[in-house]
Amino acid sequence: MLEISKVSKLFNPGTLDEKTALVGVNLAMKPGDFITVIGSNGAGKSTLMNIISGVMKPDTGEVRIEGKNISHLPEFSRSKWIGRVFQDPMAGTAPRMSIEENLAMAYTRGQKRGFSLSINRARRSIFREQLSRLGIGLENRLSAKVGLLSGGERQALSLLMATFTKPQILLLDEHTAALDPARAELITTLTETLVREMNLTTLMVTHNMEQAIRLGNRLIMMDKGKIILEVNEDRKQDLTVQRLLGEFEQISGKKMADDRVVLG
Ligand SMILES: Nc1ncnc2c1ncn2[C@@H]1O[C@H](COP(=O)(O)OP(=O)(O)OP(=O)(O)O)[C@@H](O)[C@H]1O
Repeated sequence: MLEISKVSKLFNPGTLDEKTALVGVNLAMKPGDFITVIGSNGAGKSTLMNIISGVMKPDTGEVRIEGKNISHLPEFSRSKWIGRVFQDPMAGTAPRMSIEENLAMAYTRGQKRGFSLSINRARRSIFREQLSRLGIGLENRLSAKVGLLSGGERQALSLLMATFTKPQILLLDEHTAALDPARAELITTLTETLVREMNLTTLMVTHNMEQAIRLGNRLIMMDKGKIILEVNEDRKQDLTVQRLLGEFEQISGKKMADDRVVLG
C-alpha cells in the first residue's frame, strides 16, 4: 500500500546549520496497517510525514502508493490519496468558513477543478450523518463558523475531513498532543473507530508511549533519522512502556530525550 524506500533528507547541507533528518529510511505498509511512530526529539518523525504528504521532497529515495511512484508529485496532487491531521487544531480547517463549507471542501478534495462546492439537500444529509458519528452534536451546528469551535471539536472535524473520502493513507501527526486529557481521549477513541470502520492504513506519530503501545498493530521507533526498532503485531501485545524505553536505551546507547514524552 505505502512503500518508502531509501529515503534520505539533509537540511542546509554544507552549512553550519546542517541537520540530518532522515537516513535511508525503508518502510512498507500493508492495507489496514496501523503503525504508531515514537522517537526522541529531532528523530525525523515530522520530516517523514512531510515527505509522504509531499510538503517536501526527499534528497534521495522514493515514496510509492499502491506501487505508483508519487515522489515527484506536489502536495495538492497527493491529497486525494492522503489524509492528514496535524497537532495544531487550527491547521486542518478553515476558521471563517462554516462546518458544512469545510466538509464540502473535504468532500471535493482531489477532484478536478470546477467540481461543485455547492451544498444541496443530499450532501447536507450526508454531512449530518457523518458528523453524528463523532457523537459531539456538531450535526446540529452545520452553519456555525469553525473558528468558534473548541480545540477538541475542531480536531474531531479535522479527523472527519481527513477521512471523508477514505484516503489510501491517513497521517496523524501528534494530533492529540495539544488537547487536554479528556479531549485527547475523545479524539483517540474517534480515531480508533474511524480507522477500524474504514480499515484505513494509518501512520500516527505520538509522544504518548502508552498510546503508541495500545493503538495499532505495529510500532516503529526512530532516532537520528533512522528507524531503530520495529515491533510487529505478535510482539506488540506484550510490550510495556518500561520495556520499550529499555529497548531504546539498549539500541541507541542513551536515554530517550524527548521533552514532551508522555509515559501514560
Ligand atoms: N525545515 C527545516 N529546516 C532545517 N532543519 C530542519 C527542518 N525541519 C526539520 N529540521 C531538522 O531535522 C531534524 C529532524 O526534525 P523533525 O522535525 O523531523 O524531527 P521530529 O522527530 O519530528 O522531532 P520532534 O519530536 O522534536 O518534533 C531535526 O534536527 C530538525 O532540527
